[in-house]
Amino acid sequence: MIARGLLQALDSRQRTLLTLEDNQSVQTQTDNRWEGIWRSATSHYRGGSRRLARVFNILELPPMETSADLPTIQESHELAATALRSAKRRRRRTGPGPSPRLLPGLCSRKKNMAIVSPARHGFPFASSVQPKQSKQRSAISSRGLPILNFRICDLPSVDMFVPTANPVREPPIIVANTVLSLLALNYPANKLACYVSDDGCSPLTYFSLKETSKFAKIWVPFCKKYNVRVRAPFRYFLNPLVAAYDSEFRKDWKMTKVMSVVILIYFFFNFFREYEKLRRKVEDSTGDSFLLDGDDELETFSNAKPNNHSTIVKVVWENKGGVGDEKEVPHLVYISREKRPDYVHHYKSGAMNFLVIDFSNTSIFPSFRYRSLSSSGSSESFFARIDINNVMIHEFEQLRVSGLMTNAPYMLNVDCDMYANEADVVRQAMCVFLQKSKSPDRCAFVQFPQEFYDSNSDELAVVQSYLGRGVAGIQGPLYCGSGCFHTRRVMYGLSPDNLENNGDLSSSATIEFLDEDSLARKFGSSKELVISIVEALQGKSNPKTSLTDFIEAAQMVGHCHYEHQTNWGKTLGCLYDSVAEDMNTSIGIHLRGWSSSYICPDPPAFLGSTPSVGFEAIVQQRRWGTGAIEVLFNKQSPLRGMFSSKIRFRQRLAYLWVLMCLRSIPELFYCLLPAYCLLRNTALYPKGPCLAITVTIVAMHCLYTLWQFTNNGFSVRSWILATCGWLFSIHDILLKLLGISNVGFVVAKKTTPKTMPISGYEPIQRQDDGPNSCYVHKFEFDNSCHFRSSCHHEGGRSGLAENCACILVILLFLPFLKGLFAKGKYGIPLSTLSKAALLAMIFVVFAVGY
Ligand SMILES: O=c1ccn([C@@H]2O[C@H](COP(=O)(O)OP(=O)(O)O[C@H]3O[C@H](CO)[C@@H](O)[C@H](O)[C@H]3O)[C@@H](O)[C@H]2O)c(=O)[nH]1
Ligand SMILES: [Mn+2]
Repeated sequence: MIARGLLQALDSRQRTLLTLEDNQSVQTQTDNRWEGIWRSATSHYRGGSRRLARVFNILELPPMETSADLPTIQESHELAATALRSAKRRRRRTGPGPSPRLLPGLCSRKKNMAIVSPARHGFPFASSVQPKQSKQRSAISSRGLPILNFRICDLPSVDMFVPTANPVREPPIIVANTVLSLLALNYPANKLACYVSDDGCSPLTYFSLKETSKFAKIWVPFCKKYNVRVRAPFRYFLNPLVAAYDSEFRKDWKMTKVMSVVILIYFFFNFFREYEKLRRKVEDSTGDSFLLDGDDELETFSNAKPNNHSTIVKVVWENKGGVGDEKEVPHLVYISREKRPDYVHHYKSGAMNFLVIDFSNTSIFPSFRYRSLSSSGSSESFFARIDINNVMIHEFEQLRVSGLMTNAPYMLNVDCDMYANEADVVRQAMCVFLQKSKSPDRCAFVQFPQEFYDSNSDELAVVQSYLGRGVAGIQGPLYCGSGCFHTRRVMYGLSPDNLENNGDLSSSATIEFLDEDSLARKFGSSKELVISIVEALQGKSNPKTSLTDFIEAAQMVGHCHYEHQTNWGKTLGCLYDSVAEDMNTSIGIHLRGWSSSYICPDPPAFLGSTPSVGFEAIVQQRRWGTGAIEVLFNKQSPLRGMFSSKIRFRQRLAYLWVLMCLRSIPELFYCLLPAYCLLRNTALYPKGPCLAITVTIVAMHCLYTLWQFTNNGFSVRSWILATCGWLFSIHDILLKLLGISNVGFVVAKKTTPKTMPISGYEPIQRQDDGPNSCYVHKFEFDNSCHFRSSCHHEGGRSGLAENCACILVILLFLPFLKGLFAKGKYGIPLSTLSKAALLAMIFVVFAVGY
C-alpha cells in the first residue's frame, strides 16, 4: 500500500493541471493551499529521511530530467516506511507538526489522506505540486510538462442535482445553504446549472429558492472575489476569517489600513444582515400565509399535495451571460416531478432519474425555451403539458423530451443536507475525468467521502477510511449517494467495452446500441428521440432545436405506449428496488466493468448533517441496513453472475460489506446467551484450553475494531456506541421477503444551522437534543415506534467468562441502558415496558424450562 502510495506520488510527474483564465489564454493555475501543504509535508519528511527528500526533490522537477533517478518499488517502500517511522518519532517528540497524512498517498492508513485513487487515474492534486518561484513555474510549463490545458470554452459543463423531499424534516434554509455553496463554486458560471428536485412539492422550498437566488447575486461574486473558502453562508458566518482563503481577503483584513478594514467590516455585516434577512424570511414563512404575498407564481402550488400533483418546473434564475456580477451566478431551476397516489415514485432514485432524464442535457441552457416557459407563467409549464398519470411513464416522457436538447457530460449529485466545503471541487473531479486514461476501464464516477459538520458519524468514518480506501485500490470506491460526479454516458448504460480508446463508440457497440430496434426497446420508439440518443451516446452534443420543433416533437411522443419496455431504473440511471439506491447503482456500474475514483481532500470537499446516536440515527441505520440487504436479493446482487460480469473478484467481496447488518443476529443471540446460561446455570463457554481460544478470538476482534477507531482519532466511547442499531433492518427485510410490507425511505431529520456572527466558532448543537448535551448519546425510548426487541438480561453468578460476556453486552448496548434509567422523553413508556416484561418472561420461562 505504501509503495503504491509513493508510486502514485511519483506518478504525479505526469501531473494534471487544469488551467482556467478569463481571457481564455492557457496559463498555469496554482492552488496556494495545496502547494503549502505539499511544502510542509516535504520539508517535514526531509528531516525524516534524506533519501526520501531526494525523491521529493525529484518530484518537483520535470520528469525528463529525473526519470533515471527514480527508485524501484522496493526502494520506495523502504523509503516510505523509514519516513513514516521518523515522522512518528518526531511527532511524539515535538507534538503535532504538519501531519504525515497530508502527504498524498504515503500514509494511507491515516485519516484524511489527500487521495487514494486507482493508480491509473493518476493524482489530480499533482497540479498543486509546483516549485515556488513563478519563474520556474512558467519554465516548467514551457518545457512541456504533461499539463491538461483547458480553455474555459472547452471545459465540460456540469449539472448539479440537489434532491429534497420534506420541508419539515429538511428545513429550506439547509437547502438554501447547500444551493448557495454550489452556485458559488470556482467554475465558469455558464458551465454550471443547479437543479433542485423537490419531492415534497412545497411552495416554501420554492419561495426560499427564489430568495436564495436574490442573495446569491451578492454572495457568489463576493465569494469569488475574495476567494472565500467555505461558501455555505451559515458556516461562513461562524468565523469569516478562518473561512476565508488566505489570499486577498486576509491580506485586506489584516494588512491594509484602518479604512479598508472598516470597509470590510461593513461588507461583512452587510452580508451577514442580508443572510439573516434571507434566513428570517425563509424560517418565518411557515404555513400558507406567504402564499398571499401577491406572488402569482406560488399559486401553482395551491392545489398541489406532496403525493398528488403534476410536474412543476420553475426557472428561478437564468444565467444569460452579460456583464457584471450577475453573470457569476449559474442557472438555478426548481422542479417537482409529477406524483400520483397510486404510482410508485421510487423515492430518491426516482428523483435522481427524473433529473438525469430531464436536465442533464442542459450544457447550453436553451434560454429561449425557458423564457417562453416563464412567459406562460403558470403551473401548466411546458412539461406539465405532456403530463401523464403514470409517474413511470412520465419519466420516460421526460427522457424523450430531454433527448431533444444538448448533452451535458457530467453531473454532480449532492444531498440537500451537504454543502460544498471546497470551492474547487468541480475542477478536482475534472482533473480525474479529463485525463487521457490509457486504461480501457475508464473512470465512471468520482466519489468524495461523506463527512459531517454536526456530529461524529464515527462508524461511517471508520468504514470509509478502511473500506473506501481499500476498494479505491481495486476497482474504485462505492457510490455513496452524495458528493459524487457521474458521467452521463455511463448512466445511459454504456460499458467500457463499448468505447474505443479515443472515447468513440466501438463498431460492435454501434451495432448493439444504435440499432433502431434496441433503442426503441430501451428508450422508446420516437424518431426524434432515437436521433438524439444516438448523438448522446456518440458523445456529440445535439443541435439546438427551436422551441416550436421541440413542442411538436414532445407532443408527438406524448401519448405513446412503450414505457414499460424501457430499461430506466433497471439498467439505466439510478437503479430502483432498494432504499439504498446508491449501493445498488454503484454495483450496477462496477458490474459492467467501470472503475471509479476516490478523492479525499483535507479539508473535506463536502460536509453534511447526520443524526449521531439516537432515535433518528437508528431510523437512518435501519434504512441503510434494509437497503443493503435488498441489494443482495436484486438483479445487481454482488452474489450473482460470478463468471459473466466484469466486476473484479475482490471488488465483489468488498460489496459483501453490505452484509454488515446481518451481524446483528448473532449479536442478539450473543446478548441473550449469557443470561440464558446464568438462568440455567450452565456454562456459556467451554472449559480448559478451548476457553482460551474463544477468549483470544473475542479479544482480538474487540482490540482490532477498537484500534481501528482510535487510529482514526475517535474515542473509545464512540467505539462502544457504534454497535447499536442494525437489528431493526433485519425485521424490515423479513417482512418484505414475506410480502407483508414494503420498505419506505424515511427521510432523516436535519437540524437547522444556527449562525453566529464573528464571536468565533461554536459547534452547532442538535436542536432536539435539548439544552443538556449529555443526552446526546442516549436512546429515546419514548416515541420509539420501532422498539420491538430488547436484549438486556443480566445478573446471577457464574464463571468469570460469562460475567465478562455480560459486561461486554452492557457496554455494547450502553445507550439503551442509559435510556432504561432515564426519565421523561428519554424514559421508557409504559407500553414498551409491558411488552419488554412479557418478552423477558417468555425468555425466562423458556430458559428455565418450565
Ligand atoms: O423520496 C425521497 C427521499 C429522499 N430524498 C432525498 O434523498 C437525500 C438523502 O436523504 P436523507 O434522509 O438525508 O438520507 P441519508 O441517510 O442522510 O442519506 C444517505 O443514504 C441514502 C440512501 O439510504 C442516500 O441516498 C444518500 O445519498 C446518502 O447520503 C435527501 O436530499 C432527500 O431529500 C428524495 O429526494 N426523495
Ligand atoms: Mn442526509
